Formats: sequence, C-alpha cells, structure tokens
Amino acid sequence: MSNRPETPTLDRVHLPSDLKALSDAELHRVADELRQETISAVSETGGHLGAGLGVVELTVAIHSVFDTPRDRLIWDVSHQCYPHKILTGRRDRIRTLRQKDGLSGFTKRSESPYDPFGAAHSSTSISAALGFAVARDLGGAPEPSLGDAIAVIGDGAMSAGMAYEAMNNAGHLGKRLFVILNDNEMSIAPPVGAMSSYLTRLYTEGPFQELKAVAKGAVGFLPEPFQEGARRAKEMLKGMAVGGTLFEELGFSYIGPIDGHDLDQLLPVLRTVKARSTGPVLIHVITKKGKGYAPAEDAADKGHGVSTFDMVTGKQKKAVSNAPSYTKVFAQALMDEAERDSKVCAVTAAMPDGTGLNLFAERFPRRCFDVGIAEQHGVTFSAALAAGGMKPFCAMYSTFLQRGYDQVVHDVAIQRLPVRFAIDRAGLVGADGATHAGSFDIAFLANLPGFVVMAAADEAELKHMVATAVAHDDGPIAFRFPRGEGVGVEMPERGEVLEIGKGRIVREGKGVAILSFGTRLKEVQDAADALAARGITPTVADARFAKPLDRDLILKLAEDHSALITIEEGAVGGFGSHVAQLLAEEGVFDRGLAYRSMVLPDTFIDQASPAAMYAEAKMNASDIEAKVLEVMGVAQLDTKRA
Ligand SMILES: Cc1ncc(C[n+]2csc(CCOP(=O)(O)OP(=O)(O)O)c2C)c(N)n1
Ligand SMILES: CC(=O)[C@@H](O)[C@H](O)COP(=O)(O)O
Ligand SMILES: [Mg+2]
Repeated sequence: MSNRPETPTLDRVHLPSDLKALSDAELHRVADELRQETISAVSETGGHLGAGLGVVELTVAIHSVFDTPRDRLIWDVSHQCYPHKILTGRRDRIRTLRQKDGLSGFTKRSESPYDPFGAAHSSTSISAALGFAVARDLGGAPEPSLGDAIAVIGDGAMSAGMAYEAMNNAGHLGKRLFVILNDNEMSIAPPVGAMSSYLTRLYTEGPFQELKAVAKGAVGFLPEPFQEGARRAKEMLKGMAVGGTLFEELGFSYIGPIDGHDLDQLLPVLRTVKARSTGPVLIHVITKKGKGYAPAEDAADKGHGVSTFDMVTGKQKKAVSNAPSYTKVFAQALMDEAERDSKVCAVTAAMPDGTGLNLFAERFPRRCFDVGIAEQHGVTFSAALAAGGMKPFCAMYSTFLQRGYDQVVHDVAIQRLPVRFAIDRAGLVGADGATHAGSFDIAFLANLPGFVVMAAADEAELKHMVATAVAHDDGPIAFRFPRGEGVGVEMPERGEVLEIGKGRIVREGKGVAILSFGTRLKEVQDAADALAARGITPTVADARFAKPLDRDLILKLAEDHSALITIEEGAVGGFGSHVAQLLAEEGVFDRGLAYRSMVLPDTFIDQASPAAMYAEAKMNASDIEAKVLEVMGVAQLDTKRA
C-alpha cells in the first residue's frame, strides 16, 4: 500500500455538492478511496482512526443525500469526523490534523460551515440537532438558512443521560429530526451496561437477519419504512420486557438495523426518510470500528487512538519513554493500596485504559466499575459508595469531570463524603486541544467547602497523594496529575501519608520565592537553575495543596522575600487566587510584597504539543525566568530581606 493512494474518483469531489453528480457506483468508489485517504492521512498525523473508518460509507451517504451545510450535520464526540473533513473542502489540510495551526481533530464551528456545532465531549449531538430543528421551525435563519438536522451518535455515547434527555424532549416536540445511531459495539473499550446489551439484542436476535435480508434485496421495506420498520422492531422485541423499541417509546420512528457499510442499504434509506419524514426518526446503523484496515480491526481498541504508523504493517511509532506515565503510577499505587485495604474501589466513566483502571480491573474485578460514559452518575455512585463505607477512587479526566460538577457539589461536597477524585489529564493535553484541556478543576474544586485539593509535582508525589487519599476519611479529597510521563524521580517503595494542608520547600534561596502547585515544578527548577547563572537564587516551594492552603508556609515566604510568584497548570480562580486572597486578608500587600500569579491565559488554546501550548500560555521555564526578572524589577528588593 503506497502512502499516498490513487484516488481518481475522490479527486473529483471538492465539496459535498460534487457527490450529487455521481452515480451510486461512483459513490462506492468514493467511499473506498476516502477510506484509503483517511488511513494515509492518519498514518502521518496520528489521531482517532478507528471511528472514522467505521463511518466512511455513512459519511458519503449523508453528504450525497442531504444538502449540507444547509442541512446541519452533527457528529457526536466528532472524533470520527476525518472523512467528513476530507469531503468538506479540507482535504488539502488533512495532514495537519491535531497539529499546531492545523485542522482540529474535532468539528469546530470556526473551521468550516460544514461543522455547524463543535464537539469532543460525547452525547451532545441530539440536543444540538433538536436545537437546530426548532430554530428552523421558528424561522431563525442565519446563512446558510436552516434545513434538516442530522445527529450521528455512537453506541458508546448512548450510555450518557444527556442523549435520553434530548430524545425525551425531541419525542415530545415531534419535530422533523434525524438521529443516526452508529452502533459498532465499541466505545473506547468494549461498551458496558444494559443499554449496550439492549442494542446488541436489537440486531443479533433472529428477526434482524430477516430484516436485513429484506433490506438487502429490493429494499422492500422502504416504501413504508416507518410502519414496516416499527412493525418488525416490535416483532423483534416480542418476548422482551418492553413493548416496542425504546426509541419508539420515546416518540421516534425506528428504522433498522441496517448495514452501515452497505451503500445499497444506506442510500435508499436516507433518501426515503429525507423525502417522507415529518417527525423524529432514529436510524439504527450497524458498523465496524476500524473497518477496512486490518491493524485497526484487529486491535483491542479497534484503532481508537493511534500515533503515526507504518501503513503497510500498521506498526505505530511510539516515542521512547524515559519515565513511567503518571497514569501508570497512579494505577500501580492504587493497586498497592487496594491490596492492603479491601475497601478501596475504583470508578471510571468509559475510560478504563486512559485512567489505568484496566489494570486495577484485572486485579480487582469486583472492586472496579466502568459505568460507561456517565460522569454524572459515576460521581453520585461514588458518593454513595463512600456513604456505604467503601473508599471509592473516582478516576476521571479533568475535562470530563466538568460534566459531573453538580454531583460533585450536591452529592459529594455538601454531604462531606470521602470520595477520592483521581483527576488525570490535568492541565494542557496537546493534540486534543481546548476541549480536552484540564484547565478548570482547581478553580471549581478549591472553592468548595471541605474539599481537599492536591496536585502532584512529580510521580513520587503522586504516589504519596494516593496514600493520603486512602487515609483521608473526613470529606472529599482530589489529586490532579497530567497526561504523559513523569520526570523520572526515584520512586518510594510505599506512598507516604502527607499532612493535610502542608507544602514543602524544595530549595532555599532569597529575594524571590516561587510557589508551584503541580508539575510546573520541573520548569520552575529549570528556571531557578538558569537564574543561578545570573546570581539570582529564588526559593522554590511545592504547595502540594490548593485547599487547605499552607498558610504558615505562604506567610513565611511572603515575610522572608520581597516577591512571591505562584504557578499552576490551571485557569485563573484557582490556587493563585486563593493565595492572593490570603495575602490580601493578612495585609501582606500593604507591607509591600510584590506578587505575581502564573496561570493559564483567559483564552482557549488550540491543539499543539503540550510544550508549545505551555509556551503559548507563557508558562515554560524561560517564561518563569522572565517573570522573576520582571518582578525583581518592580519589587525594588528590600536588601534587608534579600
Ligand atoms: C463526556 C465524555 N466522556 C468521555 C469521553 C471519551 N470518549 C471519547 S470517544 C469515546 C467512546 C465513544 O464511543 P462511541 O460513541 O460508540 O463512538 P465510537 O468511537 O465507537 O465510534 C469516549 C468514551 C468523551 N469524549 N466525552
Ligand atoms: C475523543 C476522546 O475524548 C478520547 O479519545 C481522547 O482523545 C482520549 O485522550 P487520551 O489520548 O488523553 O486518552
Ligand atoms: Mg461505538
């Protein structure tokens, strides 16, 4: 397979409107070439491969039947949108995916009119499609004017409550709306839960084969698709607990299941629903994640997320690691603790591999719970596990915990329940960009009464924080750590229980103190080394806790130095804001302390490498060095104290 495939038919397609001039036979060729082009592009960029390969035919069919961008097409999560981007005028930039100044790996309103609604967190597509449908019917008509609304949502995303909230509302409103359920029996990991089993039953039981046969032949059910589809679905469900498909109960016409890789099924079904439908319709499409590329199809994760790879062998080019990843350190530390304490248990919301809990699940299957994409439920479930006497570790990415925030406040914090939040992907994450940045958790947790909020400065600190969290039974506690590998520090045999609300001095200096919260500590140390060459020797401290603050340490640093700088991998409103509040309340500013806080800027930073993103945020070692020089300039260093 050459790295740049021959794509004579795809080359004729610059925009979706070009598809309309093609015969169905030519559309088949477009789909085949689009698949090769997607594989080729991702082999150079890395990214989300399997999901896009699974919707190649669906993408061609939707764009050839519907009239995008007037018809609003909304991809749920949108990690499957690369073929869509290739067909919608972005093929010339597709090899810049997920890179600085390149195309986003997700749909993005600012990138193209063919991306009417951005996404990257799951299960928002039906709500968005319904909003467009209602805006259309109310006469809201920005350019291009509003046509149909189509949501494509995966079976994994259908585990989240939000999808049902939207369907409940859509069924009630009865608006013309299309939901395409892309069922590939995969989330990132194999999907879990009763809903997943339900979907499987819809097509694995006998009647599906019958329906499939009807669909394959003369597509005989099409003249009256809704009635026939509904009738068959009901037949299918005879003997099951419910009387019709769940979707019908919610007010949708149900069509399917149909083979999502067969354009001869997809095209007539979509043409028919477009011509005839008046209300909400759910089209249940069966696909294969990774379809058409053996290394993806054969992989356990179906090629969900890959680094750059060799197209012929599928072998991914992974960077050599110098230290264990924070995720692995967390998982290992938690397993060690669980070995000693049978109350330790763990909760993930559809991210077992990403959070390292796949390892925990292998060792302690009864104490590990994958709740599906259901962060809200995951948090409340953890709260009740804690109320029931267990020691739950609710392991979530910072960005996804946002979805469970009310539950964090209402179910955990107010009830002062000892849920342990292991917050992975804290700070800027790189190629996934702004939607996945873990920017806000310090701010949204440290303002909650009774919460303990920690950030690990390195992997040894992370191990201590896991031990601290196990021991802390008096209310909620959170610890955050970033994506990627640690700094390579020596690891303690066993995590040590830290004193709550106490930081540590890392190096003694004078004049300026830098108080770090989290893994910027390494950059701070590098900056301090560089400053030493100029004869400037800042004190460096690791706060460990944003809540409760180490008041003694902070006030002592303020007392002993002329200037204080705080730094954290989070947005304004977090650690630095709490320090500033303390300093103000204690009248320290009145006594002339120069204070600066280094936080993420008040913008959403687009995808790039984490280092480039932190450079944009002005938070790398050179920026810290510059900040020290700046603050020394304005501090008019008190020589007595210096
Ligand atoms: C709220 C939220 N939680 C978790 C994720 C991480 N995530 C991204 S894709 C994915 C699996 C989605 O599965 P599915 O919807 O079936 O799509 P597929 O990849 O199978 O096409 C998960 C868990 C997310 N994007 N959003
Ligand atoms: C689309 C999505 O939300 C996930 O696939 C995410 O990109 C995974 O991120 P990590 O690579 O950091 O696990
Ligand atoms: Mg899926």
